[in-house]
Amino acid sequence: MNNLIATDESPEAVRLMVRVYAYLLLAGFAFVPAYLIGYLYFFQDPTLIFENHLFHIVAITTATLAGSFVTYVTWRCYQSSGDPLLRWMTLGFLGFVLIYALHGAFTGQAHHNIWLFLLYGPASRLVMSILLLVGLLSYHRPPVAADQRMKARPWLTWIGLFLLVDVAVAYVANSPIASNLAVRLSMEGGALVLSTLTVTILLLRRIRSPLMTIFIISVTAFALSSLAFILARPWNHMWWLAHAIFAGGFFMLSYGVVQAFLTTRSFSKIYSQEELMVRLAEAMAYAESALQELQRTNQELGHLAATDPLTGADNRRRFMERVEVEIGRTKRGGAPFSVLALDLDNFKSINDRFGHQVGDDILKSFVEKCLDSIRPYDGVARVGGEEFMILLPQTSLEGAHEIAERLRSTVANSSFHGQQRSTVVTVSIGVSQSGRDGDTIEAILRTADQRLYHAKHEGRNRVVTTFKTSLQPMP
Ligand SMILES: Nc1nc2c(ncn2[C@@H]2O[C@H](COP(=O)(O)OP(=O)(O)OP(=O)(O)O)[C@@H](O)[C@H]2O)c(=O)[nH]1
Repeated sequence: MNNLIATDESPEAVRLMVRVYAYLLLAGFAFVPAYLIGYLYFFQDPTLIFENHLFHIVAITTATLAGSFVTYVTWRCYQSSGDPLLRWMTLGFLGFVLIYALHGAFTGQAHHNIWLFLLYGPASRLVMSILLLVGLLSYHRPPVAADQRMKARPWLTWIGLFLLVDVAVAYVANSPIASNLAVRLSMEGGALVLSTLTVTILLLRRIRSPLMTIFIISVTAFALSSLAFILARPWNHMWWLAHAIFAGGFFMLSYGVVQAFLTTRSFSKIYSQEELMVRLAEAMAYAESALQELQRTNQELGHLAATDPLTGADNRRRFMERVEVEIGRTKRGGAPFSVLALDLDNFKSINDRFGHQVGDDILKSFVEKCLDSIRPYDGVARVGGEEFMILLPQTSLEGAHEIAERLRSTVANSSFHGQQRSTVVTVSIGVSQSGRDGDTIEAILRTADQRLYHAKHEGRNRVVTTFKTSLQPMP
């Protein structure tokens, strides 16, 4: 099981270096747009432009459609998990789509009313950066209650607010302050500052889950796209690059949303691989201990199912199974085995004289004496009220007779104590041997029973083997 979970045997220094390298890779990846911005800023003529309205409209329409779809998927995730971050992300995407769409719609106004064309871009990015920041601040808060998630009113209110922003932007674009650089810069700069703040908080809070790593990289892209927009002029390469950087961040974040949708539907409850490995190791350790417990319980149940509850001796079923095993062994050329059939004498009168409880105690003591007289791999079974059987593997009839005689004598010479009174107990025993007395379980047990009956008939307290009796005086 340990092979599945790699226990870390690498030195701490190596682990540290690998971690640092992983962080450098992520940072290097997150800052790819920065290299491109730097390249264009230092090596490209900023007056070079690519003004293609159709291309712009197609690009913004694609972004709007993709954004609408991502908004819907994010909303579904939120409805399912109630993760507060997803609520704010849904609103962020929704606000972005409802405002940014007009940036595409007014492409044709680029030469008539440049601000109506331009201002929807920074406004959409500002709104989205505000909502993502608020979302981050709600990270790891408890899920929103199911009935709250379903309410349509808050969503409609937000849609109304976004449409108000659309109207406000149109108003500003048509007002004299529209051409003031501060208007555009305050929105784009605001988006840059808020996105940078979001990334800083994420890093300071050391949030490391896989989806939040995607979140960090995406918001870094949003911040860098705002920077590129600030450095750009409409239609120049920096301006197009700014669009592309934003689109890259957006698509990456939507990839995170898709991953959430396909797994836990939550951004917060996606674990890093390290966390997953720890959780998996814990779950496997738990499963292993549960399995051991189950095996123990099964063994106990198996033992109980094969045991007589009063005396602890095997029961008849278990005894038969063991005799079958011995028959198999003798058939494969093993030494013969013998069987003793035992019955306590006049047990009814013991019960009558001393009571049933004393009778029970005597039965238990009798089994203990049997166990003391036989080898560990021999077996004692209770097959009736005061009837027992003993299996003696690899034992001839003569050897079995000796053991039976020893046991009979031990029992007859012992005092059985019950309720402070002692009594003498005797036992009659019939002996049979596999091969000599038959090859089947029925034949061998029947012969032992017949000899036991014979022992009773002959006067009890005796061992009968091959119908020769070893007579003992009655006590
Ligand atoms: N105390 C007690 N007595 C039991 C138990 N099972 C059976 N007995 C009793 O064992 C007695 C068996 O009586 P019988 O079959 O007449 O045989 P016996 O009195 O031993 O006489 P012989 O076998 O002919 O020597 C009955 O009185 C049963 O009630 C038990 O679990 N506990």
